Amino acid sequence: MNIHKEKNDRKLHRKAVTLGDAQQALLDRVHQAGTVKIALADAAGYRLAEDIRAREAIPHFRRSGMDGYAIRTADLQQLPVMLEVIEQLPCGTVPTKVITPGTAARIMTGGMVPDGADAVIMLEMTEEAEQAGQPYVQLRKAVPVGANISPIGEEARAQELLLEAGESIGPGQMALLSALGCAEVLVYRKPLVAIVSTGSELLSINDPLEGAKIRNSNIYMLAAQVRACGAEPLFVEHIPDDYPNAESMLYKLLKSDVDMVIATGGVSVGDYDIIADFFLQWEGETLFNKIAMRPGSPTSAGVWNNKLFFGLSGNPAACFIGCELLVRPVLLAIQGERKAADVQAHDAFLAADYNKVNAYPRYVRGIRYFHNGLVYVKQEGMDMSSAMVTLKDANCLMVIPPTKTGIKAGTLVTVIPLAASTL
Ligand SMILES: Nc1nc2c(c(=O)[nH]1)N[C@H]1C(S)=C(S)[C@@H](COP(=O)(O)OP(=O)(O)OC[C@H]3O[C@@H](n4cnc5c(N)ncnc54)[C@H](O)[C@@H]3O)O[C@H]1N2
Ligand code: MOO
Ligand SMILES: [Mg+2]
Repeated sequence: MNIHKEKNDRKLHRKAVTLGDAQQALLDRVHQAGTVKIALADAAGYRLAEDIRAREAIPHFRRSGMDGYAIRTADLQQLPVMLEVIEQLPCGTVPTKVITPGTAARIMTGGMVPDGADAVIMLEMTEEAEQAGQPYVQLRKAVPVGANISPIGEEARAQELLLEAGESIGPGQMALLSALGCAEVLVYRKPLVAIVSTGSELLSINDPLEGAKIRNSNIYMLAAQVRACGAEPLFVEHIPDDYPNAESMLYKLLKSDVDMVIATGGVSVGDYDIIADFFLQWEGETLFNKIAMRPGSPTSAGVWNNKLFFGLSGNPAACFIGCELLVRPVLLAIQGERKAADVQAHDAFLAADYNKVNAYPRYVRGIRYFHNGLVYVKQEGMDMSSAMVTLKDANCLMVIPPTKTGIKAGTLVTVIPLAASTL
């Protein structure tokens, strides 16, 4: 048989795997990124590589929640009452006196409540007074035991597990880590992801349009997606559709010091689809070269020397969706995320009939929104795999199962929020 024909037949006859199987095949091959100790000030956006326990209780002293007076509630049985003010307690001051019957201490929000006191009464409920040159406070209302006092350990007990490895460090984690005195934290290194475009029709973004050429947009889109997953994109030299040259460029990339290589374009059955050709004859292990999904069915991936190599479609929307559904779970897992790939998926009501007939599950760019306390999802304009203009407004992918009749408005469908979505 003619070698060219044999290669073409193999390119045409691909066995489709389910999206779930494709994701699992990738996750089975994930190696977590190395870890590095960094200053807490630089840690936002990284993922923790260590569990964090409270070194001390939070708060570690009985803390006043109000500006006012630390008192004994037993003194408030007969009202009004005058109490002698025996100490002033600004924040950061350790009391030197115990509150005994008939006495109180002036205290500020965040101050340490003195022993003997069992409540703080807010300033607005008190009147300053003086007797024989001594400061007094007059109280007219009772407060319950414990009022305006945060007990020791109210937020966290000493040794309590507060953050787990794999957790992303956001503003709340930053507050907690600094309160715990973690000046340095052990985090997963941000995976470095080489992003390479293929195709002789592509111009750089600085070039004027000419003839049948278009500007290279996928690599910039992918870089933003990769960043939204906490990884570091690396732009590398574009690969034109010239096989021998492309092959050596791809091996050079795979051998380079990156954690993963993502190529876009050239994965289908066209004469110049060089990434599909590469998967047919490379020294790596191909995990899949077709997925039962639309768009992005020719999405391919494999492993070369423990390094994952993705061949995402060239069609912009198929490339985008391939990255969301296949690259993203891997990038999260590399950074220690322990939860399942689709942990964020949830149900939403389809806002309008979906009439397209589908043989494969379809991942439709959508907008999810709240209305009367319910979550709805609607299609975001043009949905062709070649159309990129509607990607900017999508905040999720809505999953349309295979259907011969379409799906009616009001049906619950699964939606997958996009990595960069803020809703
Ligand atoms: N006979 C068949 N034709 C096609 C099939 C098929 O099964 N049989 N599959 C279709 C599907 S589905 C898809 S998706 C595309 C996949 O195309 P490729 O991954 O091979 O990508 P290219 O051929 O290189 O390009 C397709 C399209 O995308 C544009 N492109 C490519 N790279 C970029 C980039 N970096 N930035 C912007 N646009 C890019 C390219 O110019 C083409 O217009 O194949 C279908 N065909
Ligand atoms: O599956 Mo392709 O990615 O529809 O256009
Ligand atoms: Mg092609």
